[in-house]
Amino acid sequence: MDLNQRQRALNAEIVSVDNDILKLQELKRTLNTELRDVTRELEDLAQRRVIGATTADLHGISRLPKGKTGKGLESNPMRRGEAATVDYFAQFDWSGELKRRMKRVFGFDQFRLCQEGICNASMDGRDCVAVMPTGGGKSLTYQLPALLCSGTTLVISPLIALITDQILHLHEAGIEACMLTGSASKEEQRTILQRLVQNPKANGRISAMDEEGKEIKLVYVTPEKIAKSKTFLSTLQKMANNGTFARIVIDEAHCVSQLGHDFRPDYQKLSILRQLFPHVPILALSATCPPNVLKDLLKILKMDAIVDGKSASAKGTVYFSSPLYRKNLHYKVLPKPASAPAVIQSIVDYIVANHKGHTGIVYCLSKKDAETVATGIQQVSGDQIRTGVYHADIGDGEKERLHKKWRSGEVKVVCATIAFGLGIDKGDVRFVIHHSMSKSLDGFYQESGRAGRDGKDSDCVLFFRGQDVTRLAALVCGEREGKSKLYNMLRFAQNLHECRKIQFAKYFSASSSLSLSAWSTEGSETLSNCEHCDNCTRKPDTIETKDVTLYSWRILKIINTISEEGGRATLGMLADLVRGAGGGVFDGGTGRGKGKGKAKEKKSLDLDQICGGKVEMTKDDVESLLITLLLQDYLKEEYSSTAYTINVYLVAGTQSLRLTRLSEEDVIGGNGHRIHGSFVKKEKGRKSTGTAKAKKTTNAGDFVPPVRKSRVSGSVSKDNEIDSDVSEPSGHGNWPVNNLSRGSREAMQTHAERMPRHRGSAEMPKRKRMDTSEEEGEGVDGDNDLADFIVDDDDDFEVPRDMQGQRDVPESDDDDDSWAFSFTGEANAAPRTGAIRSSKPAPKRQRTSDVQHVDSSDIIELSD
Ligand SMILES: Nc1ncnc2c1ncn2[C@@H]1O[C@H](COP(=O)(O)OP(=O)(O)OP(=O)(O)O)[C@@H](O)[C@H]1O
Repeated sequence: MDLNQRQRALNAEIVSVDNDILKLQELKRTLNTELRDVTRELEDLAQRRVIGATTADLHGISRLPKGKTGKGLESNPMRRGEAATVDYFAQFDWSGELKRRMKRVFGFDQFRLCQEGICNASMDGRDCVAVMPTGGGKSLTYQLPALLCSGTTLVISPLIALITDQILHLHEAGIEACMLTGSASKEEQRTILQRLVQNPKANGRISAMDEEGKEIKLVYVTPEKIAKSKTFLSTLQKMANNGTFARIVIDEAHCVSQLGHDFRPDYQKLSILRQLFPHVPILALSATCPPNVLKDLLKILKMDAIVDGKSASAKGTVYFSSPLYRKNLHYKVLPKPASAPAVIQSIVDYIVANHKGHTGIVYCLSKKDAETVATGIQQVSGDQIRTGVYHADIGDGEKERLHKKWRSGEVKVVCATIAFGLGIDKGDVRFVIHHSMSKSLDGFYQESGRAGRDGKDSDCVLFFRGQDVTRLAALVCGEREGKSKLYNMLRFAQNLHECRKIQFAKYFSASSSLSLSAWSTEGSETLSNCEHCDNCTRKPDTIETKDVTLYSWRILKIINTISEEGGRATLGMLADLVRGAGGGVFDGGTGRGKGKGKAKEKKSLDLDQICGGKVEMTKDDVESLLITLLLQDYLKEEYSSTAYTINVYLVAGTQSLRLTRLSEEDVIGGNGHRIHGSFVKKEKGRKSTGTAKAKKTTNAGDFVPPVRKSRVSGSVSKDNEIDSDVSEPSGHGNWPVNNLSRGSREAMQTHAERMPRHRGSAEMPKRKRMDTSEEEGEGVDGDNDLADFIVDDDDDFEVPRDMQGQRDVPESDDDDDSWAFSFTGEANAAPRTGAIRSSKPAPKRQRTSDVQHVDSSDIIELSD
């Protein structure tokens, strides 16, 4: 090397060292922040122990000033005169009647949780906010006072499905209730409005009428009615003027706040209610209402600061909350197989083994998933498990029919997006399965909480695979706090040790400042393990915790090499590349040329040279390790968006330098920072529920999920959208029935015929869409003939076999379905000196430039 070359090399090295110094400084800052957080947490803990903070303190509920009297004191003989505040759990004049009416109309002997307090505060004309768990019995808290008080209670509810359900129950109980929604005819609506203003003027707190009277006790609307109907507002005005507007109830009140996980813009317009009807009490109900949401909610609805329901001062919004822990729910995370058919098989195996004949819900991420899973479960179970499908695009008539069949038990399992279930009152749901993680732990808690509303033992099962994070990361990347919420969900799914109840408790106490006691069993203040979730009941020897520093170090070295070569890797690709699968081929940078015609170089990694060898773990375990590294900031996501897709890749994260700055000898010698990971031990020869292999043949009756090629084609399938919106009132009124008795291919074709057709990108609607790993490459097992069974979303066209990439079966160290897309059919160029070999892609495969990846599963397109 001449002197000039040496000078250039030294300069380059110094620049690289400078870069490393910058990164190390950043790392130091992160470590300092972490240290500060840990120290603060330790101090907080110590302080809490000293002070013995009460639930109320942690809730931020103000202690009440002495010497003031609440309205209820007049009617509370026990407290009249000397008490400063009202205990709404005490006895009131109306207490006897409240209980009698509860028994007579609803058939309940006892109040649950804080129901009685809420009823009392409502009867007392107070503004209230009540947070009770899903299925806790919030409806009774306004329906019972509505019966006892004169006038009409207005209930604002997010979904027509929920309203329909409530009206059905109320009519069954003989209560005069109606709804003013798009599903009622103009004539019906006019009659209802007339009846509302003709209600006899109220003349006392307790209605003179008996429950057979014709006064409308409850009228249900969606928030859109308040926002859009002047006629309705003027009717409410008349009711308020003649004293028959008894109360405003806002169900699912967290929807008011942008910080709530179900934010609904129309809910914000409810702020007008307090302006127009300052004297009508408001009752806001929710199952999840963290302090930031609560603060927002009070502000938007123009309600006063909260006061505790056990000692409420005369002024303020009376606040009630109940323990969130439901001991009849048994949580479990099961490993999700790599291929779509195997996931279906696992779900069927699980249901048949644990819930034969039971009612359940399977939550899916996209509309397409919901349909595929519904069809799959019914077919794989040989019609033993009758399924229905629910998502935002299902027509009202179909929804109505599904509702009836679901209630009657004809349909046992509803496969649905999150559009299903908000407020659906079916007590005997014995299991809720999540086919994919939710976007947040709040959402997961809410959705899984739809099991066991009757209080009986029920299962909440999450099928989890690290790769799912790719779809979800793309989905939440534009959302406020989306990533941190997703990571919390991921931490929960990945955790193989800690009791699920404790995890929920910690999460909600941190994210919501809820007292940990909100998770204690009723009647007990101690936060103990539930003793019935998967982590509590798991045999210790089924988990292996080991030092994975060397493999982590290798992964980071490999990802750095890929980045340096201008390449990118998704989680799925990386899991293959680090194991040496598919010849280690990836798309490198272009280097030469610009514009559309530029060709990406195919490069392959020499793992021995880069990091001394491959990561010798199963694909499942590597994915799990990648998630561990992601959660600890050794890796981070990098997003790349086009007009229709958001691709999520993994790159080195801030913490990565902690490892990569070490030499291989240090890592092997156990020096420096260490990383540990826990993995589920695979039992040899045991066909577990989570790893069952699906049938792959295509004989009539066997289930073959559609293998989509839409990304290659650029076509968009409407039903592949994620149901991110659970609102759409007019579209959610009712329920569908999935036609499930057909053979799989027939079903696919029929399904395909229903799909909107979009040919080519010119016709692509401006909507985002999501592809799924299961439906793409990994949805097919090794011996399946890919070309034979490709069913496009819209059956528009076939992609010639040579456009689909060859399938490389890696030298497998496990029996999973891991494989890689690569284009190594062309002879690679002779290896360069160094770790990277490159080759030009074959001309005939150039159209596959859309399919850039080793793993074709990670392209995500979202719904608008
Ligand atoms: N005091 C009670 N005793 C027995 N059962 C009750 C009582 N109160 C309510 N329930 C029953 O509990 C179930 C759930 O009630 P409800 O629908 O009001 O729950 P919720 O809190 O509104 O749930 P979600 O948040 O899912 O809408 C219903 O089947 C209801 O009949």
